Amino acid sequence: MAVKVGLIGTGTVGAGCLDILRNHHDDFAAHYGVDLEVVRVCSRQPDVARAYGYGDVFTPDYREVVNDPEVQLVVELIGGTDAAHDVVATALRNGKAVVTANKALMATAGEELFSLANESGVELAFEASVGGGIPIIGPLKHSLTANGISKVMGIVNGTTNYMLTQMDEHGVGYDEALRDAQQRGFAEADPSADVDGLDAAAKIAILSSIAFGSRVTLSDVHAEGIRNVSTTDLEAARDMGYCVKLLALGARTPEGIDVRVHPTMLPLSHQMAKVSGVFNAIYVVGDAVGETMFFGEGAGAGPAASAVMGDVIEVARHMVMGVTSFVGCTCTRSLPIVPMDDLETKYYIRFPVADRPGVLASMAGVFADFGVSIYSVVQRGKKEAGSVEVVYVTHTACERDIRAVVAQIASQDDVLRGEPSIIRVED
Ligand SMILES: NC(=O)c1ccc[n+]([C@@H]2O[C@H](COP(=O)([O-])OP(=O)(O)OC[C@H]3O[C@@H](n4cnc5c(N)ncnc54)[C@H](O)[C@@H]3O)[C@@H](O)[C@H]2O)c1
Ligand SMILES: N[C@@H](CCO)C(=O)O
Ligand code: NA
Repeated sequence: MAVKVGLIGTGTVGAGCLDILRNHHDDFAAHYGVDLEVVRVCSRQPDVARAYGYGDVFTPDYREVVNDPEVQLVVELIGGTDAAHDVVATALRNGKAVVTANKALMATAGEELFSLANESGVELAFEASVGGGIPIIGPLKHSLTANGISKVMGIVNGTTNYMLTQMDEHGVGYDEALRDAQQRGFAEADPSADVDGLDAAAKIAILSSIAFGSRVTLSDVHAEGIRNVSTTDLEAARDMGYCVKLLALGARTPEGIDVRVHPTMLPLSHQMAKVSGVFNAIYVVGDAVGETMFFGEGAGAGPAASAVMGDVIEVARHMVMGVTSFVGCTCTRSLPIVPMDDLETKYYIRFPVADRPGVLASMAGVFADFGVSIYSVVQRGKKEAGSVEVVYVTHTACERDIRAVVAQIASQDDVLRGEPSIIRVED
């Protein structure tokens, strides 16, 4: 049976979907009884639609797709939260099922969009929004539902994982690693969503909402990126048996949901430490299943389109069967977000400081004043005349106290020679 699809966006992911359709359309019909018929294509590039043979059904105006009575299923692949919000909300209001890859939209307007889907009795699917081609939304909503999930931990941004891997393995600095990532097409010309941790924050908001059954939005996530991570940090970490990853973490604690994105030191023996380059991985701990890990390519035309088209086939199959059986919103709890200040963990702190007598002693005094116990302190190589890097690792301490220590040291006359780097340690 034919299911009529309107595709909005023919960039990297949209074109990837058209490739998959060209290669596998007949398999979908044979195996799942789903004859996907693309009846409208919209983007700002008519040439792409023409190249795939959809010139006749092309429109540059998405309203002509979401308001077309013939379209049953809208695939939103334009990104962002402005036009994309109008696309998804209008399509749902008009009784059309929606498949999207848009993490920014789902992490900010998920609740509203699920309500619209429920009101219209249609499905809203978004597997590609986290981990690209890696199945993770599906497993959390289906195969792992028998569990109480205590922790979700992801390397969910390929650009920054590639950069950190280059910095770690080849000793290149942040700027060179970024240029390399941009030249290879991983990082955008404006890389801030990746390097400042916002892309990962949207993804962990989505995963935490599903894992813990309580709505987490982008603004709930404390996000720090990798701009301040230096090769000195990576070398120091390695010497201690750790690597540094931009981790997105969500954990269920007695106080609520602890959700954050920041550079994190992980023991080299941890499974996630082996995830390098542009690869992504998501590690999930459930009370029945124990530890599980999902690994693969988080970005790119093929991986992202794989997840989008998997959703399209599933939703279309339900339409053919005449059912609405997708697991919709599961946020039935209303758990508080644990304030970042209350976090208790171990910390690595690197201070670029003046190389003169008394500096170390005065810094040690500040740690003592705030009750922070030091596990180790190492002075690493002379970077430039008159300045050294001093690296502390603490025992478990409270974020609030660590911030106070750093602020107090920064306020001392003529001590700091650059921005301190704080990396939380996950054992
Ligand atoms: N690229 C990836 O690897 C990847 C992976 C996972 C998820 N995603 C998500 O998929 C979505 C699409 O990403 P992409 O990389 O394909 O983007 P892209 O920039 O390559 O393509 C965007 C497409 O949308 C069209 N478009 C933009 N605004 C429009 C408007 N107002 N009206 C009509 N068309 C419009 C553009 O013409 C283009 O065809 C985003 O939400 C992104 O976060 C991307
Ligand atoms: N910019 C993302 C890909 C899209 O989710 C990344 O580097 O992983
Ligand atoms: Na996915």
